[in-house]
Amino acid sequence: MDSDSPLPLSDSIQLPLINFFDQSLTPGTSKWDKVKADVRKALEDFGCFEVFFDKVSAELNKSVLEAMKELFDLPIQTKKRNVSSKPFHGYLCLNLYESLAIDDPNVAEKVNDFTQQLWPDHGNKRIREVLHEFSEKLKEMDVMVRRMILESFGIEKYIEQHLDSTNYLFRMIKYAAPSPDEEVEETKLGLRSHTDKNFITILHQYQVDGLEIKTKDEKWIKVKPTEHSFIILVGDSMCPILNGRLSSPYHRVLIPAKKTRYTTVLFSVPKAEAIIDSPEELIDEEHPRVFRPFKFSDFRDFFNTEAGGTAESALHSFCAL
Ligand SMILES: O=C(O)CCC(=O)C(=O)O
Ligand SMILES: [Fe+2]
Repeated sequence: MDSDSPLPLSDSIQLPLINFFDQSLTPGTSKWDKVKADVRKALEDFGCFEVFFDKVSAELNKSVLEAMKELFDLPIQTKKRNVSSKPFHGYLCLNLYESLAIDDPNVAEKVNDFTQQLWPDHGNKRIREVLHEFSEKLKEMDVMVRRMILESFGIEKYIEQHLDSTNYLFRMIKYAAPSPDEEVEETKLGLRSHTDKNFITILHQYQVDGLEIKTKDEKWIKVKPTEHSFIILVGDSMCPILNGRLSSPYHRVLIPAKKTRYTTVLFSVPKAEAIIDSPEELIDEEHPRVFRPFKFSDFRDFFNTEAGGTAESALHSFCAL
């Protein structure tokens, strides 16, 4: 795991901001190709970017925040009923960090299972519908981004197979305010520096900033998305698919004093049995193979070990050639 030792903090660098006005964004159009080129450039430079996506309305964002507050206000014993058969896919709580998770939130019955775990008598229809609608919209964004990535590297013929190899995980996170009653103005580490292990991450923070991204030249930049934008990040599993042409950015969360921070995250995650490999189109003399092929569950098992959890890069320790 990368350290959280002090690095220069740059206020002058900003993440690229890309408009995904969905009505006019259809594959094959010139608009699509322009946005695709911007996405590729942003991902090559930073491994992430900020995006405006007009399909998620301000009202839907507000309903999700209200749903989250209601969920986190439940008694801890209730929240602990949010369990999953997959490792680290249920309720988590560590210091200031607390999170609830839904497997495959794009499937209505799965969201139903989640709300039934918490409210066995009535299943909370309102919250179930809000979370399902939100996840479906984020899934559309994820599919657009991955289609653009594969097209821009000339491997679009694998898109259906690639999308079929994916599950989704939706996580709602609460970072409790550091020193809520004290006078001290101290930020606290909410989430240590890490790279995500999945394909693509779509993150939304509600009003309180805190996300920081490490640039290639080792500077932390504070991300300040608007109320209506999302942050898209490349995860480790995308890197071998592109034979190392993109890298997953290190990121962390610092929570400002006296402020409770809420975020939502949609992860597109390879299915356990998915084989992560570089297609032959991206391997040649100039671009020799960077990673050996692997089964995603083997990588997942590795990063859940002590060695994987403490490695500078679990991906490189696991499969770099
Ligand atoms: O809450 C955030 O802003 C970041 C969350 C994150 O990086 C993660 O869950 O992997
Ligand atoms: Fe992350």
